[in-house]
Amino acid sequence: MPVDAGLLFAPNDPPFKAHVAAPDGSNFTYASLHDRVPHILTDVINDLYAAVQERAGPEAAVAEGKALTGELSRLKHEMVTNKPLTPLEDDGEEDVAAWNHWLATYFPGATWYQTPFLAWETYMYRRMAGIFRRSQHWAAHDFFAARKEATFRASMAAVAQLCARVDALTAESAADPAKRRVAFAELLQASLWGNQTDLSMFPDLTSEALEEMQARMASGANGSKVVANDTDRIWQIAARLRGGRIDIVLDNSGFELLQDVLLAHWLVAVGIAAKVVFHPKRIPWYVSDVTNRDFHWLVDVARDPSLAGAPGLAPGDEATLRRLGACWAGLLADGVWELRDELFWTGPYGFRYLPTEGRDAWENALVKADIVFFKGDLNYRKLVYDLDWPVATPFAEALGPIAAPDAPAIVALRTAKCDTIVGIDEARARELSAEHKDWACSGQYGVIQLSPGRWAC
Ligand SMILES: O=P(O)(O)OC[C@H]1O[C@](O)(CO)[C@@H](O)[C@@H]1O
Repeated sequence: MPVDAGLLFAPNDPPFKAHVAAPDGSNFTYASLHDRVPHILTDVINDLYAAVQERAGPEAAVAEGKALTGELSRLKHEMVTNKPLTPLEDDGEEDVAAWNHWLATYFPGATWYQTPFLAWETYMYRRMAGIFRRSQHWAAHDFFAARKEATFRASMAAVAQLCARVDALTAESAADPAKRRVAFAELLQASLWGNQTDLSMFPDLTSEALEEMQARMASGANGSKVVANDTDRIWQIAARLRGGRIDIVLDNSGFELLQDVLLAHWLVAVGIAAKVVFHPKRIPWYVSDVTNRDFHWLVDVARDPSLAGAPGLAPGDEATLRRLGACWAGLLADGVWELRDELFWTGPYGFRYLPTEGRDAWENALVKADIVFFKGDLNYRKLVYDLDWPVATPFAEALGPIAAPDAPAIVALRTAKCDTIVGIDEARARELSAEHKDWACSGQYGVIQLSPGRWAC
């Protein structure tokens, strides 16, 4: 697909302002850099310290774990004392050169507080991963795994109920095609609101909060919080598919992943999709993002809930969960579901650079899809390059080259946790600001937005 050069721009020279920490401390970027993200790093250091204490030999592993806490502390020090971003050290991953090229070309010598939010935050997670990957004994350690699994374990009762609900919905939709549109809308909303369960923004998510969220979803109370909603247009595309291909660029593991898996389950069961490709992250990312391991863990736990060490479930719900888990394992084994964790997703570039910097993800995967779902806040920020767009900018316009007329349909399902947002009518945006000053950062509002690509007419 030829890329219209006019739609690309140098990463350090965007057409609208990028979010940089305000010197007077007044914006969310500053709060993230000053408080929220250092706090995340502190949690990782403490968790690693605890893991080192628990680790029974070899001694070299214990000593190395202690050294890693030192490296992580140095990273935190660089951040809080506003040092320049330094090149990544070689950790054997293929993306190190791309990261360092990007840093040297676009942000040479820039300090943390001078660098755009999207840039320093992704860089921080990549640096953290490198610290572990370069070690001998901790290279495969997912420093967020314990938090991800504990949150899911605590919500097993809600998980089983949700599975039973979608199982019933699937049976109805299979028996009566007229019910599919409503079911699709419900599943999109569930996948959207699942995005509230993000541990980088809400580190102390309780099972009560999850159950409350689920109740709000079930009662339809969240409908008015979807401030841009292209569900009908998306359905018009999905309804035309018979055995199509759907890709899902994943976000958070646990409860959100479950909603995405249930959406994929339904799409296959009713024959809309013959193939679903999931795109998780290759390294631990933004605390709760899905890795390959998290995906398989969820399927394994569905097949055998005792693996999660969860409290007892209602027998009927547990049976449904086991049956669905076995079905998902079969779909993976048969290649109907596939996982592709391309490195581009944890690289420095926004998604408008997919055709030029992320060919493996774009040419070898996404362009083959009929519809690509992008989940969550960070993916949205990367879709629109986290710029201060006029709020009414059409979604497709903000996407740039990946909204081309021969591109797949692109759908964003995102609860807004950060200022950047497009595709909102100006009058509506004013109303929202009056209703809730920080509406765009609160995680309480969502968007379901479409760029139709080759389905435009
Ligand atoms: O899991 P999500 O939806 O991508 O949210 C994570 C995002 O939200 C934030 O926590 C706040 O914007 C960012 O750190 C990150 O972009």
